[in-house]
Amino acid sequence: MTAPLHAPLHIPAILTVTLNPAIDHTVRLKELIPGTVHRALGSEWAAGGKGVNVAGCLADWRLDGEPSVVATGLLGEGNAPTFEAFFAAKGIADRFVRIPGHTRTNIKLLDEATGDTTDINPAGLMPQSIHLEQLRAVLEAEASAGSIVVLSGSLPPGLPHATYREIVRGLNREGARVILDAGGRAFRDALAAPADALPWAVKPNQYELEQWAGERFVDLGGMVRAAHRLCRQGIGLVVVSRGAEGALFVSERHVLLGRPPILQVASTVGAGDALVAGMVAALAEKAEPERVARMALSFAAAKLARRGPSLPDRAAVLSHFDTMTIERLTPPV
Ligand SMILES: Nc1ncnc2c1ncn2[C@@H]1O[C@H](COP(=O)(O)OP(=O)(O)OP(=O)(O)O)[C@@H](O)[C@H]1O
Ligand SMILES: O=P(O)(O)OC[C@@]1(O)O[C@H](CO)[C@@H](O)[C@@H]1O
Repeated sequence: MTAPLHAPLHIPAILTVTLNPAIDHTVRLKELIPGTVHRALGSEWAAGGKGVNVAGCLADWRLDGEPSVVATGLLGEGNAPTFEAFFAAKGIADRFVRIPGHTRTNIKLLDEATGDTTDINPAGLMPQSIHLEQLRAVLEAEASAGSIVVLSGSLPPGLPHATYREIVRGLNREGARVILDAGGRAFRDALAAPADALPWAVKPNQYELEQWAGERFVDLGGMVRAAHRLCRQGIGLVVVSRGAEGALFVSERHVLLGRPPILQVASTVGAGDALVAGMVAALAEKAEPERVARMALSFAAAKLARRGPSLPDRAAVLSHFDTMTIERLTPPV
């Protein structure tokens, strides 16, 4: 099942929203041993935050002539040039609302022995309500019927937990399709919203879905049932990412279990964001569920081989396409 290299002509507008972006400071270590002194092998800074990473991957996937990915959210004006340079280099349309102060710097301790990362993410800048109003105006101007809008990451301090549901309600009114990738209270609150404020799709990782369900999944059945419960509640697509185990794709009618082969890992940071970008790329071309799963897993696999929010060229991403195992499971009754 080989994927074509060229996307169809009519690509819907794609927006990513990052309310709490970050500069990712990756510190490379030979091996992370808590409680000891480490001599860093090297250090890198990159524009980050979940929606910024999704936009970065989608911009790399995009062909000349296709509309730019629009990235918005709230950005500290003090260190905005780091992000501006990134957006300019990738041809991403920058619609971030600037707020006073510096965007947070998140520390990523990369253990080169295992490829695992330990994250230290500070709370971030506290926006004022005027900034959210400005963001709503941006979304109203940029999103329209058929747009795909990705809302990802934590909420900055001081914002009500209901912030995502209010944004989703506005976007639903415009006729956009919203994909939400957030954890904890923000995720729980967004999923407890009335039907007109529910996202169309969600991408929790296994831990985040367990937190929502209030149970540890002892087998796949528990995870499928929890995801299916969300579908019955009105979510169109639930994608549960499971690290090296791959991901589960659940809708009312389909349950697909995707597994990657054993992969070379340079960094796991942003693998979930690449997975979301792959979903978006496939959904933008109205792909059927199995192709959505393969594209999502292929983006994540391509991203794992590198650090920072970028993908290799299309051919390299698609070289993973047929290496993914997709198993069709029976949806619960
Ligand atoms: N070690 C690995 N080997 C193979 N594939 C992996 C590995 N880690 C992650 N992946 C791929 O990346 C996808 C997303 O990873 P993960 O489940 O860690 O997301 P996440 O918790 O949302 O991560 P993040 O928030 O750091 O982006 C997985 O569904 C899988 O396809
Ligand atoms: O603190 P949040 O918003 O939950 O996550 C932020 C973050 O860890 O997510 C991205 C990886 O997915 C990184 O670029 C960034 O530092």
